[in-house]
Amino acid sequence: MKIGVIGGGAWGTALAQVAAQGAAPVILWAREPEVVHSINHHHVNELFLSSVPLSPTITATDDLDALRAVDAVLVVAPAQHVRAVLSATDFGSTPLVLCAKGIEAGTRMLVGEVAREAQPNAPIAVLSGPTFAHEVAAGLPTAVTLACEDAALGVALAERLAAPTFRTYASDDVIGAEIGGAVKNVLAIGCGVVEGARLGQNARSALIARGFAEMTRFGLARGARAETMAGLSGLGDLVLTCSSTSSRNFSLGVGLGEGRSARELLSDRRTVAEGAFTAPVLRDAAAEAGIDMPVCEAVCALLDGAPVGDVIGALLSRPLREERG
Ligand SMILES: NC(=O)C1=CN([C@@H]2O[C@H](COP(=O)(O)OP(=O)(O)OC[C@H]3O[C@@H](n4cnc5c(N)ncnc54)[C@H](O)[C@@H]3O)[C@@H](O)[C@H]2O)C=CC1
Ligand SMILES: O=C(CO)COP(=O)(O)O
Repeated sequence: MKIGVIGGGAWGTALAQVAAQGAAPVILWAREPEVVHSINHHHVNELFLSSVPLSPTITATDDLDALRAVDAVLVVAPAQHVRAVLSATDFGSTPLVLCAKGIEAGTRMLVGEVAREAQPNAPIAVLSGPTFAHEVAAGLPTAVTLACEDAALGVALAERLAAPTFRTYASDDVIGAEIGGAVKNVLAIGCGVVEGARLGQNARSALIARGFAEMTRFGLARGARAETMAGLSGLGDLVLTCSSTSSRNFSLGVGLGEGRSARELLSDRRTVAEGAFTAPVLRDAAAEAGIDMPVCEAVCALLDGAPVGDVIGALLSRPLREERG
């Protein structure tokens, strides 16, 4: 199975490296000419993942049509750009493995829904889990969920993308895998705020647990399974991203917690913090569906510039309730 990758950011590059194990040829589309040049001439992605030498069997291109000849395409553009890249060419019935974590602004669609609209004939799978790109590219042990409604295709993709240090767990819960990845980015911003404002480890754990309850409520309302929310692509990724400044979302939250503005923190950055885009979309989708998501609402308020003390005070002064659900 020849693999193509859309997106030459850190995660697209790391996944290309995984797919190139055993000297398999991989073709990667990158938007930036300097990324294409750097991969083809120096076997490294200087701009987004300079820490790891890449397999010489990875070829970069600026021509999306070059990916029409592969057997499966990993879609690793940021969530807000997936529609544009998938609308630029016709992938026919080539399976698309969606690796971005977010919800599209405006439409409130998950990436899978966007992909089905842009490429109606392509079977869809989702790859998600606790996966810092630099660790995966360095060959450190990692496990992911590979969700696909077509069980046979899911197993084939899971086997093709598995590597000695990259374990893939097949699932048929596409929506659950997507929701975990999208929601955890928002919660990671909140945990970063706790860190930046020095609110302590107890507060961070409370936020992870209550945030997980929100993620699960939202997921179940959209048809996800509880076991998926508690698995690699849900709780697993939530714990990772809420614990480390290797996370761009957590780091954004640290800056907010230190009193800097989202505008300042997000200006001029080349790398993506998906949670900043997903947070208001998630808040609105939850409100429309009558799903209580106070932590996500708090993150939105912080991104909008509300003082940390006020937002935390409002969260803590909510009426006491049972923990259940
Ligand atoms: N970096 C990581 O450790 C992981 C990232 N992801 C997800 O992968 C997705 C991509 O993130 P990264 O590879 O980390 O990106 P990155 O932050 O390393 O690089 C930014 C990416 O955005 C692309 N981009 C910027 N403007 C664009 C536009 N107008 N159209 C198309 N692409 C554009 C750039 O070409 C580049 O590929 C995100 O949804 C992220 O949540 C998932 C798992 C791990
Ligand atoms: O999704 C990720 C790890 O699983 C990467 O998290 P950040 O986008 O916050 O860096």
